[in-house]
Amino acid sequence: MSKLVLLRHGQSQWNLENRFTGWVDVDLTAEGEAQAKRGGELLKAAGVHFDRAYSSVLTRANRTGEMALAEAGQGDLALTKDWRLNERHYGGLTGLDKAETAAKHGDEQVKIWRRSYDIPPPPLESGSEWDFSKDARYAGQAIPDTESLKTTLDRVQPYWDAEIAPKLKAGETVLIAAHGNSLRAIVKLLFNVPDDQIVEVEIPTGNPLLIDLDADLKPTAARYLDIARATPLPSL
Ligand SMILES: O=C(O)[C@@H](CO)OP(=O)(O)O
Repeated sequence: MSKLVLLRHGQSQWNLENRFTGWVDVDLTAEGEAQAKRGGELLKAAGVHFDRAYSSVLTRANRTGEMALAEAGQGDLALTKDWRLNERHYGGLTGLDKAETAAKHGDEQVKIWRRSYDIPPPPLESGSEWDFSKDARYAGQAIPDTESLKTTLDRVQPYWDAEIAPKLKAGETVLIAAHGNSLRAIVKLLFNVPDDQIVEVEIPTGNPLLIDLDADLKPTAARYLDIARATPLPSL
């Protein structure tokens, strides 16, 4: 038996501005910071003690993890960071206003780009202001120029299998402070959610999802710690 907490970062500046974010390193809003702290308070109240904590290489997830751990009295636990826990890369939509994009391309097309399982947005053009290939965080890595949820899962899963799953199998309690779509990919993997049903999983910002796992890492129980902000979970 082991415990896993999935924590989506608190509200970011571009969540607030309704812009496609992906890999752009925007910070938390004041509301996002408050959500991260509240997440930590709830973890403390639930008596969760972490052995290990993971995050992406993006500030909004790192700060959420750090603030939640500090609030939970575990500020001494350092985050292990890896780009494979990053948000899904939003390709050519990166930086655009979601409502303006829907007005231009239609709601249906934008829904396909946002929530279809395996249809990625158009790729990011090379030389775009959002080109991440020169970013030192991705040096030496073959990084994508767009991602669907499926290809996001394709890069999350090797990291999960090699790094995170062995710790859980050893009985450790693990925090993953990450993003809407990298965490959705992990939920799909753990709960074996069919491709056409994962669209229904919408993880709230800053609300810790506590999952009990058996020896095969099959979920035996799952609940959001902030019940008032909970969203539907896949069946066990
Ligand atoms: O903009 C993004 O990167 C993501 C997460 O905030 O948005 P979406 O809800 O479309 O997955």
